Amino acid sequence: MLPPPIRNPDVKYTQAFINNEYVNCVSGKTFPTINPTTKQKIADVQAGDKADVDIAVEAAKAAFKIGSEWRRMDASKRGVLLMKLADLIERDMSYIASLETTDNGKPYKNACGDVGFAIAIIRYYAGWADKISGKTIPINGDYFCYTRHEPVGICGQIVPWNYPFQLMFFKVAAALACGCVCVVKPAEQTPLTSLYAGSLIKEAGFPPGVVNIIPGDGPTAGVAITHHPDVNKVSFTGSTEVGQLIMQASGMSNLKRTSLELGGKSPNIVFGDVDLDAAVAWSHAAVMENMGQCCVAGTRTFVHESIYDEFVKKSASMASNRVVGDPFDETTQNGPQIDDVQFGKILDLIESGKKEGAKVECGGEKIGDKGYYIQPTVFSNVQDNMRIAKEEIFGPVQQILKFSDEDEVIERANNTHYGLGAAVFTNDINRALKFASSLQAGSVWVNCNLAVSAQGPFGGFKMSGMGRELGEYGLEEYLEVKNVVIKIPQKNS
Ligand SMILES: NC(=O)c1ccc[n+]([C@@H]2O[C@H](COP(=O)([O-])OP(=O)(O)OC[C@H]3O[C@@H](n4cnc5c(N)ncnc54)[C@H](O)[C@@H]3O)[C@@H](O)[C@H]2O)c1
Repeated sequence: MLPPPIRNPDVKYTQAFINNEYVNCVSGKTFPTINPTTKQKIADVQAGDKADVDIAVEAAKAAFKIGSEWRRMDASKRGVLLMKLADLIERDMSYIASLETTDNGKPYKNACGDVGFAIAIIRYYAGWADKISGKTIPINGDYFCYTRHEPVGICGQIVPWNYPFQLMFFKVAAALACGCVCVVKPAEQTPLTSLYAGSLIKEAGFPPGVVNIIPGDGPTAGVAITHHPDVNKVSFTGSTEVGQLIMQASGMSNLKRTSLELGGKSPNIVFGDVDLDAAVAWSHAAVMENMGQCCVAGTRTFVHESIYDEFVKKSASMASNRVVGDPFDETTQNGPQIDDVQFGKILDLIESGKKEGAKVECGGEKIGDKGYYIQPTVFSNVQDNMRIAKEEIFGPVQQILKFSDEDEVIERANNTHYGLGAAVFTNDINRALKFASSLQAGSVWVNCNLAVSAQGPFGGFKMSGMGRELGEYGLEEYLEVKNVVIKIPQKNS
């Protein structure tokens, strides 16, 4: 049972969060955050820039100083603080989810799911805090050699707008478990739940400066983080284009470590030997969830020719029956898209699909003028060279392509510079294993989709990024490995 939503939740925090206090930004400038359901302003938020990032980095540096409260804290206590934070988030779930729905437009029940996932991730990493250890290594000679896994230091964490609260904790929970300190920049479209999280971080008992949150734009606050000479690590989720800028910034500044979780154009391959209704439903969810604003969305649906026509018919029927409307309504499955930029981009790609000869089976238009609503859309007769088959749409738009042969579809599925997710639906175990090893993607799902968990790694091949978040692999992003060698005195030497 979900906690009841709060329509029009109060906005409690709009200032930057530095040293456990909410403060105005140096310039005093603000930017509006917009409710995408109504296109109305929700609040004016402080607009962070370089000066604010500098202050936040100084706060983080002080918190990370050798001998500070945070550096001297037992690792198990870090775990206790993370557990406390998870409990506080759970206590406030309905408020946080309601604020997310207002700022982002996602259905309230999905926002609760996101908050629940953040809680699971924080609890998972809380358990790791005192289990991060190095090795002893039998090196040649009279030496004792061991490794220490040390926190990488000051972590800039740049978060997108599609899963604002949840993605903040993909990054922050792992960093804190490792003993790092954070400067978080939420997306300019959705700063409100991240800012609220600051108050809970303080209430949980994290020392000042351990987590700092600077709202603001990418080219101002974001760039200041990625170019900062004292930031040791940047972890970013967002577009591939900005991912490339972040790598450049690292090279031009201090070679800060980077982990990037970028775009995708994930293949979703359906063979004729499956439960058709189940495969249609999974494939539909893979592209329509979160209004299609999902980096691993399975947008290239490859369907075997033996079931193609029926699959298209059932998919179109499912998409036309998808309930689009007020995200606070219990029955709503899709709310609005995030903003006018994304709205325009999606409609432009839909038009390109029509012009290039794909067939609109359902949808294909915007809905009304009140919010950024787009009809769930299904295209059939999609060819690999069409823009809708190549570009990330980030909207509720499914492309259904036909295939006839296993090797052909593997080649077509891999023929993209992305490599985030891939799914295959088949009841043939040998085929499933062949696809699991042949598909070039950071996650391969068999007979399911979007199965992301706190315990398993998440990330991309090729231009979908580098590094992994979540699971034990996610810890590696926040640790340096130090090799220590001690000469062992010998009796006769
Ligand atoms: N991988 C994902 O989960 C994800 C999330 C959001 C958007 N996207 C993709 O990106 C496209 C564009 O969306 P967008 O413009 O909001 O994404 P974006 O990459 O511009 O924004 C993501 C985050 O990066 C920040 N940012 C932007 N420019 C920056 C810079 N130069 N330096 C540092 N930080 C910077 C933004 O402020 C935001 O916090 C979408 O259509 C979608 O294809 C992917």
